[in-house]
Amino acid sequence: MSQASTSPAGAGQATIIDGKAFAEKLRGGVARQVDALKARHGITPGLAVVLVGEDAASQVYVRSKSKKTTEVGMQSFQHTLPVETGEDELLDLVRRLNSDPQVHGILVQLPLPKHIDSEKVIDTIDPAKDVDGFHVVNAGRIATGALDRAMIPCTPRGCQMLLQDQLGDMSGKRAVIVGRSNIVGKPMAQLLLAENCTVTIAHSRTRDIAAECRDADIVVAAVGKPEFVRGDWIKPGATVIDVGINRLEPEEPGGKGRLVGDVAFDEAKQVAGAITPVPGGVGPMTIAVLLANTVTAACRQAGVEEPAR
Ligand SMILES: Nc1nc(=O)c2c([nH]1)NC[C@@H]1CN(c3ccc(C(=O)N[C@@H](CCC(=O)O)C(=O)O)cc3)C=[N+]21
Repeated sequence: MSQASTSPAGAGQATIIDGKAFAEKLRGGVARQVDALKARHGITPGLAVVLVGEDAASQVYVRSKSKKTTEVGMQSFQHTLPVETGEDELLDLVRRLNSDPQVHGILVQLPLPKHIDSEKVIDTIDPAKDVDGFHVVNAGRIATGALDRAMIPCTPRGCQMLLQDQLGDMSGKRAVIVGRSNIVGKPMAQLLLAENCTVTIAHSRTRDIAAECRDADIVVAAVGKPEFVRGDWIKPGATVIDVGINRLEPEEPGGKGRLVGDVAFDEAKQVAGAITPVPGGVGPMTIAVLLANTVTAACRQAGVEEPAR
């Protein structure tokens, strides 16, 4: 059974999946892999993070990524560009990072300012250094089942790991993903398909999202709407993964600047078998997988055996 979760507190109380603890373990493993790469091959994996603009939340998030990168013994290169940076200038930076041998992974923080075409930027990143797994080459590899040669998007991969830990074999389970984004919903569907789930992607035009969810053994909520998935949408005993990170405004009812997911947690935990909290669920997993992807990228670029994932 899962170590990274607390036991049910009583009848009608779901297991709370401890993503923070799971991510810490994962980062511990990454740190050992980094040590081994340094000792055996003289390679220090390096991650470059590019931030355009001075959005406060993005800066906090980028700083925490950089701190965790150095904590596991990797090099962190941070590039903060002014909000008025032109597309050409950003593309030039990406090309320089592509050819920098010290940089094994590149992450360009999204969303980008409106005057920059983010698709063009992502597709300029060398697919081998695309640790977000957003490049069309990586999306294509995931879609064709060539998962062992792809970079897998961090958030879906983190969700898959929590589900594997919680459920073991997922063959034949019904999974409903709420949300169809390129960065979470679509790759999540591919990963659950690879787990032999029966996968449904629900979205804004789905006729009856609640009914779709009620049939599901696994619900992954990734719509970016606070508390969108209600408790009575959940089948008793189902596993609920909440990808949403929504900061409520202090003036909203019950707001107080509180962080909430895409699931009405207090309702859903009465019904679900297991559920991820926000914060402390999927978010920390995203960062841990990002670091793991950077080690994988460094190994592939150096032509040395990569750690099993
Ligand atoms: N190219 C790109 N790749 C990304 O992966 C990416 C991005 N752009 N843009 C922004 C989003 C957001 N994101 C988060 C990851 C972890 C937490 C996280 O660890 N959250 C903590 C708490 C955070 C808090 O307290 O504010 C938690 O959920 O427990 C949050 C947000 C990655 N993103």
